[in-house]
Amino acid sequence: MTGSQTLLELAKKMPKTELHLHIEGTFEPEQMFAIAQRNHVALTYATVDELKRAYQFESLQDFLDLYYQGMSVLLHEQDFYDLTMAYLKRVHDDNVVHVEIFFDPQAHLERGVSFETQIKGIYGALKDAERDFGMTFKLIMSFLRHLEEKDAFDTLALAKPYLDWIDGVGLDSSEVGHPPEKFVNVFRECKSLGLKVTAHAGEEGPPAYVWQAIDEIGVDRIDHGNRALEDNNLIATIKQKALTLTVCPLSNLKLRVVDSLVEHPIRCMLRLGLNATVNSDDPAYFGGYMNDNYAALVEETQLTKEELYRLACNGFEGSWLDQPTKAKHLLELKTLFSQD
Ligand SMILES: Nc1ncnc2[nH]cnc12
Ligand SMILES: [Zn+2]
Repeated sequence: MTGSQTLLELAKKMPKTELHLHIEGTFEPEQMFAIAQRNHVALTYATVDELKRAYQFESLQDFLDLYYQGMSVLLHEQDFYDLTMAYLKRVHDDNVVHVEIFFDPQAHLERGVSFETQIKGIYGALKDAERDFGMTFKLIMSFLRHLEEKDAFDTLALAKPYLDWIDGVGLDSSEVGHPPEKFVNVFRECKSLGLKVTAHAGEEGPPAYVWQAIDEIGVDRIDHGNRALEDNNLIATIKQKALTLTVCPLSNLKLRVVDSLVEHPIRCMLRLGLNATVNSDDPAYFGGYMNDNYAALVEETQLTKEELYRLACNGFEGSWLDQPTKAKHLLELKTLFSQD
């Protein structure tokens, strides 16, 4: 067995987290066609292959156009349950033991699908996976940043009966032109309700957006954060605050945030002492789930065993799990890595 195969095996079998995952981005074409058929909804593409061929993106917006189109077949609680359960089964096989998943309520509300329908389906699957696989979870409601802050407030009002099921709020969709400062008031209210806060920042947007996420929104972590590396003061601040970055290697490649994985900044982030983690973002669209992301890093970036260990630890440390559960998983990782 070569060194790289050993590392690959270790990456596959180690217990891991997923902290940056859009449940609507796990919609595999085969499942999309099956649900479209049972709901009598027509898709723009005639076949699974035709749809898959369209998965060539020049930018985030290019992807988002297809992402919103794809999810339009989700109508009933069972659809949201099936989508979520398929993802949870898939990553259980990758030894993911804890997930923190986003859903985009506004993208379904605008199609007439109630908040209740969405969250009951998603939460039901999460609870079943907890019972059947022992998987732990957090649920994050994400606001669409291309809409107005008032829409986010309206969505928060709909979420209020379900706050026991929701652990945090996020900010996603088209980044450039929609800075975090646009949502300062709604995030302030979310915090006052005891919700955790995260935001996509620095995926395509400039370092100024990452500053705003930290200084004006007061995020608990940062989703992506790639472009933070352009600003040394920002790097120092992220480090000093020990903020976790939920980095998504295959997503960055597919959306042309990087030209190749060889030049992906994740190892640089670790060298700088930043708490980078590995995540899949929208795996059905970007060519890989958790183990595929780790495998791509092992194969293409000369990742070391120490770096692999650090990434896995960062996932648990940056999660919103309680301290004793974090400590339990960190000990498992320590034992596994010291044996191998
Ligand atoms: N990578 C991403 N960036 C911003 N919004 C998203 N929504 C789903 N995936 C996203
Ligand atoms: Zn994302």
